[in-house]
Amino acid sequence: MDALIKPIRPNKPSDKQPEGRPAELDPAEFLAAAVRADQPRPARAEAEHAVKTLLAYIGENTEREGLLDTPRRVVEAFDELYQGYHQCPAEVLDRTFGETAGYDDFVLVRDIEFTSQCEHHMMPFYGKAHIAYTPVERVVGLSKLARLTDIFARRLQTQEHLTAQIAAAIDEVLKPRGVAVLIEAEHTCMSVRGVAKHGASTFTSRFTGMFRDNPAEQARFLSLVRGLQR
Ligand SMILES: Nc1nc2c(ncn2[C@@H]2O[C@H](COP(=O)(O)OP(=O)(O)OP(=O)(O)O)[C@@H](O)[C@H]2O)c(=O)[nH]1
Ligand SMILES: [Zn+2]
Repeated sequence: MDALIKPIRPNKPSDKQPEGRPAELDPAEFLAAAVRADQPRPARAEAEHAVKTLLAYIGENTEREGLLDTPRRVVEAFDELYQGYHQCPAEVLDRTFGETAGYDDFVLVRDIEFTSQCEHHMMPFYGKAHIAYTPVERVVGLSKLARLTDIFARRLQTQEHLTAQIAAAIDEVLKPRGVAVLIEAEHTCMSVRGVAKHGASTFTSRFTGMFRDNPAEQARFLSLVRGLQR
């Protein structure tokens, strides 16, 4: 698959939506690792220097003992928080199982916790993803839906884009009869700064195939997510 080896931009603004339908995501945008191992990037020392500049910007003494290792720690934290750029969503969904005894209903994994970083402020947003898909013959390991969520969450995101990318990757790789993704999250850029509204939740959803075409399936998904919750 060509898309797996091409370097790609992590996110690009979607095209205008024709007639209210969601613009299709480019598979190259969500199936591959976003950064290739051989892609030129600034050296670690440059990244650490940038952190030192920010410390000086807020008025800190960058030479005081407590801050000496901070640039290194921050860059290491970035490596962890943004590891999704180096991971390949298509690979995670690659392993499927065919012995399903003719199972033909949807499979729902609910309450997948995640933390992502908002692309506007680089501050965390966190919450739960609920993912359902209706398999055709083969099913994917349940943990892989959580792994897929983490790959996209560990990149700079908007919640809408995260939701759409998860659905699009499952659609493209597993080719199921439909996918439903619902994400609920709290954005710290809205709670600890700016408008400062603690506890506000944002919900986003994406339905494809039978979930998009059949309101009864959407309703059943939503009632399983909501009805049996907590
Ligand atoms: N649609 C969407 N907006 C987001 C997301 N994360 C953060 N935002 C919003 O991005 C917007 C950026 O707005 P700007 O006016 O450019 O930036 P700002 O001056 O920092 O905005 P305030 O947060 O209102 O102070 C804010 O309204 C955020 O709440 C997200 O996942 N999806
Ligand atoms: Zn933000």
